[in-house]
Amino acid sequence: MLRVAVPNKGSLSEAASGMLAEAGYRQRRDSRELVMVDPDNEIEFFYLRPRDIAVYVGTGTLDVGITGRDLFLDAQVDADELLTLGFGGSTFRFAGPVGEFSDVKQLHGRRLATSYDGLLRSYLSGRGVEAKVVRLDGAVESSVRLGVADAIADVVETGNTLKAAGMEVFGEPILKSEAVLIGRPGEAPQGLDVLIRRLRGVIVAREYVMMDYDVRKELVEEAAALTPGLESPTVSPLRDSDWVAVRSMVKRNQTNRIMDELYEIGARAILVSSIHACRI
Ligand SMILES: Nc1ncnc2c1ncn2[C@@H]1O[C@H](COP(=O)(O)OP(=O)(O)OP(=O)(O)O)[C@@H](O)[C@H]1O
Ligand SMILES: O=P(O)(O)OC[C@H]1O[C@H](OP(=O)(O)OP(=O)(O)O)[C@H](O)[C@@H]1O
Ligand SMILES: [Mg+2]
Repeated sequence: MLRVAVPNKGSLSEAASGMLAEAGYRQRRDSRELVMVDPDNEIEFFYLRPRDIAVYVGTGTLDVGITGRDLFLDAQVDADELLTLGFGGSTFRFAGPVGEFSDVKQLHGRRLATSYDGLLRSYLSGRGVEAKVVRLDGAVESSVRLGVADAIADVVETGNTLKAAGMEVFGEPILKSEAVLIGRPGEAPQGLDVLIRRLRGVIVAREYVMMDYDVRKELVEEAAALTPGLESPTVSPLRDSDWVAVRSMVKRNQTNRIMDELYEIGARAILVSSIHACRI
């Protein structure tokens, strides 16, 4: 059985389980369940804290796991990113009281609070900045006001938490993070190829739509250039031999622009439908 670690709580938990369910795997119904066996798919899911998942995978206790890139890099374990999953996006950044800092170099000799001390230390040492790192478990934004730090390095999504604490980001982003599938380097465990293919199928089904339209035969090259698809669009004959039907996958966020452009060149009966599932 393939042994997979899944976040049990926090920002990544629901989306991770949702993605696995969409990929056809059995997922727990009760958030207190710790293990879930899916015998039909020969896979076993272990619900763990996302911060700990890197440790279980890094030591080889579990085969693969879903966690945040920031948490994975912070743990500094021997594992690789196998797949980016397209949810749980955030940026890891420096922040300080409004107007006080503008550059990372100003952090020299200062106190920095964070929940990601591994990530922060390696970033600072890579830039030759010597600062005192104060490791906190959460609510890091309060540390400056309460006097244990001069600035922070933390996860920023909307920026609302920082604003409420009277702080602003400064310097370049330290890291762009999202949910990732991690695994051990070396030979892939049995069943991992199927898991990755299924997850890719979910990602593509979410990211793309299917577009159908009719176009005059002489315009098919021009139209196909707008909808090249993943490999090549399907072109089928119509009863009226002057026209053809074209079918192609299109990025969901470009749907309306492409429909407008197709219409402009003379395509008609442009239909868009969702992709329920796929294998690419
Ligand atoms: N708004 C957000 N707040 C916190 N983490 C986020 C956010 N958006 C995405 N993430 C990602 O979620 C992961 C943090 O997981 P974690 O379990 O710590 O979630 P959490 O929401 O902070 O839960 P908790 O604070 O209860 O432990 C990181 O990879 C982080 O980048
Ligand atoms: O930019 P925003 O959208 O405001 O989100 C970022 C905030 O969310 C997270 O906190 P979380 O709710 O996980 O609490 P914690 O600090 O106790 O982990 C993170 O640590 C930031 O504080
Ligand atoms: Mg948190």
